[in-house]
Amino acid sequence: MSDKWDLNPKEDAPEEGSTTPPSDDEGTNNAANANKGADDDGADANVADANGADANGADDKNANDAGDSNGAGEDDAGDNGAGENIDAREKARLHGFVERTPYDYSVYATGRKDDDADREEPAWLANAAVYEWNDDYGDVGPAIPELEIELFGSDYRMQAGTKFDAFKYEVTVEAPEPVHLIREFANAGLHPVMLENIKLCGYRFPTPIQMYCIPAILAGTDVVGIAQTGSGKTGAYFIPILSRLMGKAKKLAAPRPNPRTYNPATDRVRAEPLVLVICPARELAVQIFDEARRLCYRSLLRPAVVYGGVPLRLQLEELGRGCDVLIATPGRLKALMDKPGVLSLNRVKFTIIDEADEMLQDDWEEDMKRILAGADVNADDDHTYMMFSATFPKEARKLAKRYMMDDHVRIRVGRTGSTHTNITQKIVYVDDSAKRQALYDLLFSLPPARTLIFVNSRRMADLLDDYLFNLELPSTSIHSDRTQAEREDAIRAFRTGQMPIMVATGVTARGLDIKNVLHVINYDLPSAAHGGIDEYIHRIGRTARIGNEGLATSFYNDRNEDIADALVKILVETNQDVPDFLADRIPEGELVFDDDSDKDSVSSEDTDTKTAMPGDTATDAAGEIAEEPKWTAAEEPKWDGGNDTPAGDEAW
Ligand SMILES: Nc1ncnc2c1ncn2[C@@H]1O[C@H](COP(=O)(O)OP(=O)(O)OP(=O)(O)O)[C@@H](O)[C@H]1O
Repeated sequence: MSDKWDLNPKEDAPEEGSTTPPSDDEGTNNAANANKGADDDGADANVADANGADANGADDKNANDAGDSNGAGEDDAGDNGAGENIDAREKARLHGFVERTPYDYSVYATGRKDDDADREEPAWLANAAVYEWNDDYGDVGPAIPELEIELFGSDYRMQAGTKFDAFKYEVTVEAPEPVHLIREFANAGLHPVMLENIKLCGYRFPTPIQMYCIPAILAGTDVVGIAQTGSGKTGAYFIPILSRLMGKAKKLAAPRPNPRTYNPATDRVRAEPLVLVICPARELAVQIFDEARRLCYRSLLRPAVVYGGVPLRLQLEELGRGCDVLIATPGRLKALMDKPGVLSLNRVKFTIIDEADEMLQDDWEEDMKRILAGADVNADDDHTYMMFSATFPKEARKLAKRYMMDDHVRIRVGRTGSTHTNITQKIVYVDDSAKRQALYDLLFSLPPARTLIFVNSRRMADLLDDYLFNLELPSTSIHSDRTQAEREDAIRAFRTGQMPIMVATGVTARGLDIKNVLHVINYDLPSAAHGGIDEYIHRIGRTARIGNEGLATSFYNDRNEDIADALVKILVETNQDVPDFLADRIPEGELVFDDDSDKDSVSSEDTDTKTAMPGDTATDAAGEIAEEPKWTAAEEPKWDGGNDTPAGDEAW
């Protein structure tokens, strides 16, 4: 037990095991789906989406939160009542947690807010404003100050930190021709509008994966990009692709109605995107869409996003205006492909599969076959395929080859499936029966901060959220049983700091990029059935992104033995403390990882492997000497009481 609670507790933090959540004997609050509010007016926790949204369909990543049984030892929530818990409340506020905010059930029940009679739909994230093309402008449109503030000025946008040494990994490039890395955006041959947008984004230097992907993609090859979580993979493909298209949009894009005179009754078109990005989760799709909205600013390229849970009607309307860059989850994409006259993939020049190892799993096979090789899909040589992820197990790499050209370029920053040292990883032994108490203690042993808690089942997410909420902590939760409106509300509340604690299943393990997530807690470690060590890597990667630092605490017990060896190797590789109870698993000699070698998937006899270390001033693979990138952070990560919401700012 000596390894428990060495998390630098605050001076007034409770002794080990001594903190008892203030009790409340007013009974239980076991609403099935734990959507809770201050009022007890009988709001149904599991309200069907009143806006005609289709059911939470199979277009989202369900794999890791499908299992509803967490087996023996799962706690039953509900012993902390729904009524006001004065002691707990005082304790939470004294500790610095923000006041919890009740949900507005009227939105779920009617789709209307009481104070907003005109609003008929929830504000779907998919409906966010995009820069609208207008033929009068030529290739580059004028700035739109309000949109510019919305896209680039939000206080909730991630800011790069200063700890970029953590990304100084050896980069392995396997390519038939040398890839000449770029060390500055300005020298990368990018379109002037793209350079402006990169500046507006605040990206000062390319990250290692961007240094190699930008030139490779500009050269027109298929690319597999593998790099650690939070290292800018989205930009690594969007920056070169959109830049390439910016000068050619007029020639390549399908005719599109003028937004100024658009009449849906007469002007609707079939959407014929040039770029298609497929990803496994709805919230991730929205996030990629946001990056596209920023990088397409002032260009002719119009981005759109489609995903399940949003009324189909709205997405048909959106596609009817035309789109050049389409981001989609597979289920909804397939549904739209099946509708006549709505969407055609015959113009697609770039298909990107984000979180590719996840998308190549059996669960997605049928959808992916249809999307990647359907009759309507552009099968010409000018169609480039790309795959990106932080993890890429061998089996997935073999499958990936099916879709890639033989001479594709493979770019790997560090070891496939590795993580970086900006994440401090703590493993704490906690029996299942003690987990809730341990969680409560843990939350109070550190300054309050944006905290993401992962569990392995939807039921556990509900129970735990209920438990925390009833202890007056500002928590919310997200999983695949929730309506999309609820999911989007949870993300908004978490992102803005309204609810700085979020309980989640694997549905948000991948890709989610939320500012100031300083602590990730694996309440349940992901066993093999829940994605295993790769899932662990993605989950902890929700903190310490893009040069920031963060903490990941995992509750371990004997039920997690199936990932113990892999976990210990990750800890050793990233110079983390290995707790006593796992010490006998530390391998002797050199660390050997199953996924280390790409030799099995090198696709061409001629493939040449080059390595270089971005950030060094040494001669790189192309023989150029470059300055070490100098990163400056707009701000340091901060322990902020869990809430950095600027007063009165309701952006996002
Ligand atoms: N060159 C850059 N400089 C500063 N910030 C950047 C740069 N490139 C990307 N970012 C920002 O870094 C954050 C992480 O990027 P992104 O989400 O693309 O990471 P990722 O590698 O795809 O992570 P994951 O594997 O978790 O999906 C985003 O907020 C993005 O806007």
